[in-house]
Amino acid sequence: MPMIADEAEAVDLGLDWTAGFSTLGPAFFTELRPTPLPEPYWVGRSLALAREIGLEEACLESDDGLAAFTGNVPVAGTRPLASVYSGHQFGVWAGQLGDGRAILLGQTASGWELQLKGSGRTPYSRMGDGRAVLRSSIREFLCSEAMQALGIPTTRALCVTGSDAQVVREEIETAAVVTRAAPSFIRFGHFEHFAAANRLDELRALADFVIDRFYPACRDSERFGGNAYAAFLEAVSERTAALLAQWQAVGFCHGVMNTDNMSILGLTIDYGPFQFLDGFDPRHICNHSDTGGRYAYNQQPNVAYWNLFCLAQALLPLIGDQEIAVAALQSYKTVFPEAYEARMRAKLGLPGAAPDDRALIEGVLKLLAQEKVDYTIFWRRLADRQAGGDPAAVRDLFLDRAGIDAWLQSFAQRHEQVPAAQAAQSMRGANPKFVLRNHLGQQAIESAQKKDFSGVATLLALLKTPFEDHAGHEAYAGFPPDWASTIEISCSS
Ligand SMILES: Nc1ncnc2c1ncn2[C@@H]1O[C@H](COP(=O)(O)OP(=O)(O)OP(=O)(O)O)[C@@H](O)[C@H]1O
Ligand SMILES: [Mg+2]
Repeated sequence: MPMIADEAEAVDLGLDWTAGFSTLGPAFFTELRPTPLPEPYWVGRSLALAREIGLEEACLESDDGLAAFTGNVPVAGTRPLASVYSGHQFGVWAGQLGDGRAILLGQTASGWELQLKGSGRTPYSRMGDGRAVLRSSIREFLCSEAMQALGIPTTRALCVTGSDAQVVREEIETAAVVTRAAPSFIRFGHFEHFAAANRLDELRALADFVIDRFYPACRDSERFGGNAYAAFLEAVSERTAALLAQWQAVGFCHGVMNTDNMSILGLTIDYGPFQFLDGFDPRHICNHSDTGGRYAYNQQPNVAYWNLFCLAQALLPLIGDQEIAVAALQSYKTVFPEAYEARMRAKLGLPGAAPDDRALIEGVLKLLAQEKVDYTIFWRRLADRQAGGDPAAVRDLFLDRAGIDAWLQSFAQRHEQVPAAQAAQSMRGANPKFVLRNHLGQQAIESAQKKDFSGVATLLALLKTPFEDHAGHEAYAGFPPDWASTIEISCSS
């Protein structure tokens, strides 16, 4: 186990800490210290998040901050811990898991939990080394902050620090630590853990903790005869449905939607083998370890529902009635399509709903899928066209000119009632120009591996304002190069 550092060397980050997850008691976690890494250096920093957390920007420049966010010195006022959870992985019960390489520093008084991912072994590491590699840490850092800028609920990332310490994966790589932030890192798997062991006191304590802090309205809800746990399950289902609608609309593939990677707050969590679609292929599988395609892009909404069903089973002893538990899941089936359609209408620049909108959406997706047209580029060109840009730019993306012309005509008809300037503006705010494509991340990673971190900073700046034009950075908004399709993203991280 990690050495116990002397409290006297603790670094004060200037944050007020408060007891949060730790109030649940030792059944839920193990207290421990991160394991230091030799000679750390800064790789990436999100000043935007530092400001939100109330952290002095100087902490992201100082040696003390560097040591603290690598896990090399204790942070004054914190009692770090790793939590225990279980989960279903690839549809199969995996038994006990837990934070095998993420250590929770604590919770700030302003409500942010800070966690160091890759900061050493814990009692839940199983065969793992407790480390994360630079490659996957840069991807997680950039995508967390990109998703937030896209308006998609997510865990956040404050910084990445690296070290030349070697980590063995398929190849020898180097270690890094991502400091993540979220109101809570509790997953469906935390509930499954206590339910599977029939530890109902802990299960209830966990549910009460989450309801009181994050879903207080469930206490007063009259839904399900005033059953607060059923109301909670319904609220989680609806947040998850809203999240999935956003993933599908932006073309985000998560890659490992195991129940231990499902946030109880409806946040995107665990950026492993994720990918933003390049060409639109509904059956796209981004995770090379997912040979069966369980987590293919078009499967995600169903998998989320399957995962919610696991959560419902875990909460059943608290809900007390199977029929009520099943009823509490039902709104997923209406909220998801409604939320998805609303997102797609926003991409189409349509302020209100009309009966033919579904056909308009399905029509364009069919055309995009037919020729695997680049998803992000299509939508941005459509927005630019609406703003008076080159009308040929959209057409040129398709070989089936007659097909796209017919669709553009029905699109134009639908827009007859919508003021053009308003539509153009809202479309440019709903269709990002910049997303974290695999090849962009890969280029930043390869530079960072040579100790040039400017690529990480440039990408972060673009991804933080993804709807702006950023003249001079067109290359980051272009088609992926041929080699992009050869990048293999797997669970190895
Ligand atoms: N290198 C590692 N060392 C120790 N445990 C690991 C390692 N990689 C993964 N794990 C553990 O294996 C389980 C599944 O891993 P998964 O890839 O879903 O999560 P993760 O990427 O480590 O973290 P998170 O879900 O917190 O983002 C988790 O319990 C995780 O902590
Ligand atoms: Mg995980």
